[in-house]
Amino acid sequence: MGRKATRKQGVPAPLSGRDIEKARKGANKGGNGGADGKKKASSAGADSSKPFKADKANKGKPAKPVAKLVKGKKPRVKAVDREDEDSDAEEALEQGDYSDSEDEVPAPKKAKATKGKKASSPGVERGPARELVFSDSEAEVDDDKEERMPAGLHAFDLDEAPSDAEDDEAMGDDDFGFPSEDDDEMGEDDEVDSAFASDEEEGAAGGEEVEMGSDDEFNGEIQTNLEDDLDDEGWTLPAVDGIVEEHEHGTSLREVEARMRWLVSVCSSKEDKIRGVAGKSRSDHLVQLEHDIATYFGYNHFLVNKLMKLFNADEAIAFFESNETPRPVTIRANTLRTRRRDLAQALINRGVNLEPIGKWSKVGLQIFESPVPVGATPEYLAGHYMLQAASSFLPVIALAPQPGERVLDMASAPGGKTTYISALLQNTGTVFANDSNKARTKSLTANVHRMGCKNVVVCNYDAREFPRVMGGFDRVLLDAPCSGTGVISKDASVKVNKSERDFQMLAHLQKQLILCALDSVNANSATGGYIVYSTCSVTVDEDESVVDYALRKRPHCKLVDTGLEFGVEGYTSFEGKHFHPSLNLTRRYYPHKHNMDGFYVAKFKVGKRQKKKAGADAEDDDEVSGSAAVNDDAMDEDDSAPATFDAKEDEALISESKRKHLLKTKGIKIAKKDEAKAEVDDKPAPKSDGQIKLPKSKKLTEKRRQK
Ligand SMILES: C[S@@+](CC[C@H](N)C(=O)[O-])C[C@H]1O[C@@H](n2cnc3c(N)ncnc32)[C@H](O)[C@@H]1O
Repeated sequence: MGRKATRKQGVPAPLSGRDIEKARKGANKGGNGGADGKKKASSAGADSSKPFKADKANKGKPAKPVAKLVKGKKPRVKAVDREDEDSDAEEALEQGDYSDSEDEVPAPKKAKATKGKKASSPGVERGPARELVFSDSEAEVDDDKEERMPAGLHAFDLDEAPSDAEDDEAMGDDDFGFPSEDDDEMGEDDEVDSAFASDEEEGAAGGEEVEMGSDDEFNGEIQTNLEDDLDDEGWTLPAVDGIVEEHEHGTSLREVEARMRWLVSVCSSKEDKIRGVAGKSRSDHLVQLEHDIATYFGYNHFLVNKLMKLFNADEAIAFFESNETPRPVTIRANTLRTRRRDLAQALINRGVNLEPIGKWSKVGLQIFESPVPVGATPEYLAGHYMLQAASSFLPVIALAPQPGERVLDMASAPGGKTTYISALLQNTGTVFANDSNKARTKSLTANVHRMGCKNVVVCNYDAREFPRVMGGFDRVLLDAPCSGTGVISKDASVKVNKSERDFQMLAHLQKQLILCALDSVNANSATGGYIVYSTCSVTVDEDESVVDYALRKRPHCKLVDTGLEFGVEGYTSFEGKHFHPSLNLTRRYYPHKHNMDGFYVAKFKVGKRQKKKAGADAEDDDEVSGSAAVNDDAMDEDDSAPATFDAKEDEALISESKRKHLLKTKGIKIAKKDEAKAEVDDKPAPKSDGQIKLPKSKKLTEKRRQK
């Protein structure tokens, strides 16, 4: 216990030209990687199926930032000293601070300011986890060879039944195809190698671009030539002057970078009259800055423009830089199988260098170095932990499921959050883990099994079918499909493959889904009545706008405190749009501030719905055609009545499912239980403790309606 971390990243540093090319290749290689919902492991990240390669030369020192490039000058770089920050956690580990209770979420400390000149990452709030080089992954299962999964819902104590083609069609695999933050697959060896390349290799390959100061420079105060870089002479604004293709006409990335940094200093100046190119306004300089960021970091201009609106100039550059650095590798101890202390000890015995993730989580561990593949240790295979991004803990902590509750995880594959919910429920109650992408439910199912979750039912519906499929949940998690602008360090393809249309379509889908989520909650739940909405995107369109829309459409629902004590407050107004003031209860997370993936979390309490006045709302709901109407319709049924569960109907479904499974896997034909089916169709089954509505069985629904 108490081993010192040897590979800690410094604050994200600018890329070398070589890295930029690499990132570009990654982005291009990614192509529409996000589009099928099966994106590859990060170009920047590492592969948890491989051992860490520790950087021996750097042992005990803060990681070296990549040198900053200035015309014809040897780069001298300043590093933020994070040693002090680390000491707390190291001490905690040494003292065996592995308590398992989950309730404390203290505010993070601010990063210690470095003496001397300004660091490139402004206002770095202390993230819950310290940095290291590795990528996280939850889906350890190969999704390529699709095993048929039953459409709709099936419980794990059953043999899994294959679905027939008809089911597939009916349910649809409507995966909007945007990357998820937990969606990584293993592999990508070359990228792993590059992520762990030793300093010597970097230096050799990078030439003068990565020319570093001597090691001594990193032991003490490191000087920067920032001021030298930022003199105003000789700069032009080619993008503003209409020379947009300058890069192709001989301007090197190095020059672009130098100008970009100069522009940051010009644009972030608080003075009324900015310095800079004579006769040009601040917005001219901003235009050039956007161009240079797009060129230097390899983004499309549309996305840079969108993201720049979130930040001032120097914070923007910190954000874009942090997207070039992988986030820390973190794991979550599975309290259904072990305790964090025991897990930590077992991994330490295997030579893994780790620490508690931070005081805000009692189940998270951060891994700094490992001689064994973290995604293939006996402990991993035995389900003692989940490889899970730190940000991915947050929505579940906010959801705060209570033992015995019925919880819906609307978009759940590959199951990082589902299995956490299951653990917090202590294997009591039920988690309905839904995902519209059948292929992805395979890795979800595998994770559920591996983690020993016995209270999970996997479903394969378009989540917009809820609450028709089933309603009356105590809590609902909507970890929505999104553009992935918070996880660019894992999926560089986002830099170039998102258009305005994508953002519009996503926001539309998210608005539909959030209304379905709200409508699926039992407002009378004795213990709950909450939904959590989260995305791994930082755009306001996908976050505050969606939440604000939901508040307008469902006035009986209100935002409540997430219970997460760190994170930036959500916007209450943005770009001239005003949101409900309670949007400040929502939380934003940024890679450059919290050293975790960009993320957004909002928590709603669902109140009792007022009976709708005839004609009211209908017009508004057209904005998200389809779903809202569907839900209003569903809500016309008495939503205040607790949902019920039709056991008889289940029985028929279960035996049909078993019959199909035997036929497919063992070739054993069993006659259909027509009688059982007929019974379900003809006789209203007695209510028990839940309710299932099957979209296909209109007859059945009719009967229930009449009843
Ligand atoms: C952000 S990921 C979910 C990650 C998951 N919550 C976890 O923690 O592992 C979004 C998921 O939404 C699914 N999805 C996309 N559109 C959907 C829809 N209409 N209904 C249900 N799921 C959908 C995708 O297949 C994807 O698995």
